[in-house]
Amino acid sequence: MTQSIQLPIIDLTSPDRVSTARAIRQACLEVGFFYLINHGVDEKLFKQVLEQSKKFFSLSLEEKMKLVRRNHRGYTPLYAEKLDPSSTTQGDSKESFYIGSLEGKGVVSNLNQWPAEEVLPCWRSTMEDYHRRVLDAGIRLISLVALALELEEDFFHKSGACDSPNAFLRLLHYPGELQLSEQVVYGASAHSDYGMLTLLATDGVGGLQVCREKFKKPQIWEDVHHLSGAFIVNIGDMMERWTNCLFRSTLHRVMPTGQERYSVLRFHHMLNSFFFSNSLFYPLFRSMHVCGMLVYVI
Ligand SMILES: O=C(O)CCC(=O)C(=O)O
Ligand SMILES: [Fe+2]
Repeated sequence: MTQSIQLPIIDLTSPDRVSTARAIRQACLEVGFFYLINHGVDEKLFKQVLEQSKKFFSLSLEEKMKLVRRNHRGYTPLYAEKLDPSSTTQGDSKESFYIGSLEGKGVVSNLNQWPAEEVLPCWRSTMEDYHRRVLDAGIRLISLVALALELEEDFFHKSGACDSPNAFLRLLHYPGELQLSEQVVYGASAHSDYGMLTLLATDGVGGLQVCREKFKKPQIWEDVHHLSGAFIVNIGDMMERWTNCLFRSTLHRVMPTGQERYSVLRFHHMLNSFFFSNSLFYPLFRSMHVCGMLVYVI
């Protein structure tokens, strides 16, 4: 039987920022995942996002394919993606919709694709509202992450990392039908996220699992439970690199449960020139241990 993991809970409104940063540090060192509560994104708004997401995924395939993914934005049909390219099974059993950054320096927001207002009224405004609010929560969290790295609280802001967040909102729908074949068809096969931070919200249906030791064989997978109203936050590969593996980008996947499932992810990548051109990270690199991974030379 799969064990469950107890993730730490981080309160974004806690007045004791030093202790909160310490708790984030520990979570990022040990698991790379934590729950974020009191993040300021209204539960009602999240419910509306889920409703609108269901409406979109319930459209006919023909209608959805009008918005098929271009410039990394729009609709990806069932089985079109496989997050673990080494898996021998067919593509992942999920369909998705990607929405790129809305504003910020250098953001070309008109690349985003939207369902027509007559087809899905208020869809775009609901998604835009949610996108902005999760960005606010992410930016507040990033100050604490800076403290957790023993950097100045405004380190990422001062470095310009928050000016043009290369952030994506991804809506996911797992249809939940169990395949009759012998092979497991994953909802999302094993992967780590490639960005800086991911904020995930789900409709409460389980299936998410983490593997803390990605290089150990056999891999041990643990269930991540839903915590009502909380985001599940995880560290991505970019942050793992920046910190020379001090913070972990943990392997995770979504298993089929036989139940339909919806989730919404916001990826904070912040991949802009600041990292490559700014030497502020250099001391951080110097002070971290190297663990056999490529280290950028600045
Ligand atoms: O839907 C989920 O719970 C997680 C999906 C995921 O990890 C991803 O799309 O990167
Ligand atoms: Fe992921």
